[in-house]
Amino acid sequence: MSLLELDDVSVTYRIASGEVPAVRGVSLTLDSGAALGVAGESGSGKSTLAMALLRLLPRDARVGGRILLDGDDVLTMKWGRIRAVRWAEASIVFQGAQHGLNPVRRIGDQIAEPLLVHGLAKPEGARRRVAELLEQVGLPAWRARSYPHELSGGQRQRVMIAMALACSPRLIIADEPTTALDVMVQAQVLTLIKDLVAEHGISLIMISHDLSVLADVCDRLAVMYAGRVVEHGPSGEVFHDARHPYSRALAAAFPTVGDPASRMAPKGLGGDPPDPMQLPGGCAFHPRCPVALDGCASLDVELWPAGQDRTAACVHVRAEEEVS
Ligand SMILES: Nc1ncnc2c1ncn2[C@@H]1O[C@H](COP(=O)(O)OP(=O)(O)OP(=O)(O)O)[C@@H](O)[C@H]1O
Repeated sequence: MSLLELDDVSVTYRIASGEVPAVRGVSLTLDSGAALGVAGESGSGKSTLAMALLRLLPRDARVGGRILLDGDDVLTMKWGRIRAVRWAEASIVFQGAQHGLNPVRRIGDQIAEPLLVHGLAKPEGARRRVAELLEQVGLPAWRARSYPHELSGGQRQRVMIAMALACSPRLIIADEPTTALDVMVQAQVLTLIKDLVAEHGISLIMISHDLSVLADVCDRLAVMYAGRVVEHGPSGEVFHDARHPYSRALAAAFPTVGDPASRMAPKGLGGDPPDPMQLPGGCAFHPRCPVALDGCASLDVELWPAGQDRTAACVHVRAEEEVS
């Protein structure tokens, strides 16, 4: 059985001026020990999806579909069960560690907190576990006494990873874990994540706008556009031989892991992502698509088989697969 199964998940934010359909009908599965990358530009719904997995969305968000963690639907779990799941079964490493760390509490106390809250250790045991976790993420044990501002961005992100590992969860969700870091540090943190999940057999969902980063770390990739998955498949194939024109543009925009040049001037992605409140008719990508046909403005193609274990939502893919 899959560790995680998303079945037709949708998230709509209710705001004063109307409804924002941030995630639209996403279905994905994650096997135990596997790593899934979720790619897409800013606003494509990646973070909303990640937050939905642990019911961390604000109250104005309405979530539909099913999110099965070990067969148990997160969306209908009682609050007590959800709190037990967070940290202990699944934890999130957020974008830019400043969001996740309390500036006025020592690092060690913050890493120990989930252990104490979940009753997994007494204070003395928690101190030992904190030292062990700091070592696992490449920081000296004495850093437990430091405050977040005494650490560099890369060190703070290592602390966030230590916190995420504290209760030995089976799933870690890493939302743009290296985006705020410079290129060298980014590579170190990515290697750390890769090694830790492999060593501990943890399943990983990693979110990034940078397809090259995800292809480096993950077994499979899902590419999101305007709240939908538009391509899904083995990461090497999606990165090097994308079938959806949007995935091709995203791969061309970030050709090499952490390439600073591509970061400053992403190639191949003209125009802006659509406003979710005013999505274009038909395929939402058609106004930016270099190979759009007249019909794409009215025809919204579902994900279509696009080779072994792959799907893509594009009229061209459907036509090619139908003749082959
Ligand atoms: N609390 C909220 N209320 C209303 N709309 C929201 C809220 N949070 C996100 N959105 C909207 O939902 C859409 C998806 O946002 P989301 O943050 O999930 O995208 P993302 O792909 O993670 O982007 P980024 O990489 O910039 O975080 C966007 O249009 C965003 O403006």
